[in-house]
Amino acid sequence: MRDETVLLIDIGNTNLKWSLMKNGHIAPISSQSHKTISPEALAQSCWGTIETPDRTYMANVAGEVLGEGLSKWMWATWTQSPTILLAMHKKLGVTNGYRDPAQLGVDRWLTLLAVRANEVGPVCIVDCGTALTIDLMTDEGIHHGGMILPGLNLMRDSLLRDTKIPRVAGVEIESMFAHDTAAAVASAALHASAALIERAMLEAQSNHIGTPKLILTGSDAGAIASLLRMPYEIDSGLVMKGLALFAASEGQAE
Ligand SMILES: Nc1ncnc2c1ncn2[C@@H]1O[C@H](COP(=O)(O)OP(=O)(O)OP(=O)(O)O)[C@@H](O)[C@H]1O
Ligand SMILES: CC(C)(CO)[C@@H](O)C(=O)NCCC(=O)O
Ligand SMILES: [K+]
Repeated sequence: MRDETVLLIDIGNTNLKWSLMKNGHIAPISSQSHKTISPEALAQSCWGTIETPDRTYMANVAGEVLGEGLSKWMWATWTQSPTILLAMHKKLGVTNGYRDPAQLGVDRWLTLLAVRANEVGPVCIVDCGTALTIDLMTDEGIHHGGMILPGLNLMRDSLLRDTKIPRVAGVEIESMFAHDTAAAVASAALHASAALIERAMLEAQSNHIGTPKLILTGSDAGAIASLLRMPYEIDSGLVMKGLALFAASEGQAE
């Protein structure tokens, strides 16, 4: 096998996550907010000191301005352009359930590819990031469709925007029914997320998909999962795993 370095980039709505893959092994994931920094400064801060990668794969749901800014920096610095990934109709045993396959967020698509590589049965994949997405996939690798809900912070932010409720950081909830404002807001966001996941699992059964294996990813996965009244697994970095799989599949084709 060639000793090549592949740069994998997962740009979510809040954070840019990246890792270097060498000989099929992914290094620990680095994460940095892209909210208050120019694309050029962000690229310099993330990759200013790394060796020039052989290939770069970028999955970006945060918009073209950021993606193009990062690509421009790569061209100026490495005379190289990244491969920009989009969701496809079919790949690596997964069939996209969207009428327009490219409309499905590429991060969601990559979680489907990552899970399909390890699971043969039906799965329910929940990505708990800026948004919370729930996607169902049958035992044949057919994406049954999905749902998009605001993530925990967005639920709270929308409430605080249009009410006089004050912002409180680092809230712990003790019970579903809370005894102060901050806990009441936090409890509702957590339980709304958990309840929707449980409902998705019930719906899968009534749609004759079977009992899917429930897999959570994203930085709020632990907080939401702790409220679930059913078995689950947490697999952090599913999007990055999907990126690695995709990059490896292209490497073999060369
Ligand atoms: N630096 C940060 N500033 C504010 N919120 C953050 C930050 N990092 C993570 N979060 C919160 O953590 C959750 C998302 O983290 P995660 O790293 O899974 O995804 P993300 O890149 O923020 O979003 P996406 O879902 O678009 O990938 C959200 O609730 C988000 O608001
Ligand atoms: C839903 C999010 C924001 C989750 O990160 C992202 O996957 C996205 O922007 N998707 C495009 C819309 C869709 O997936 O239907
Ligand atoms: K994500």
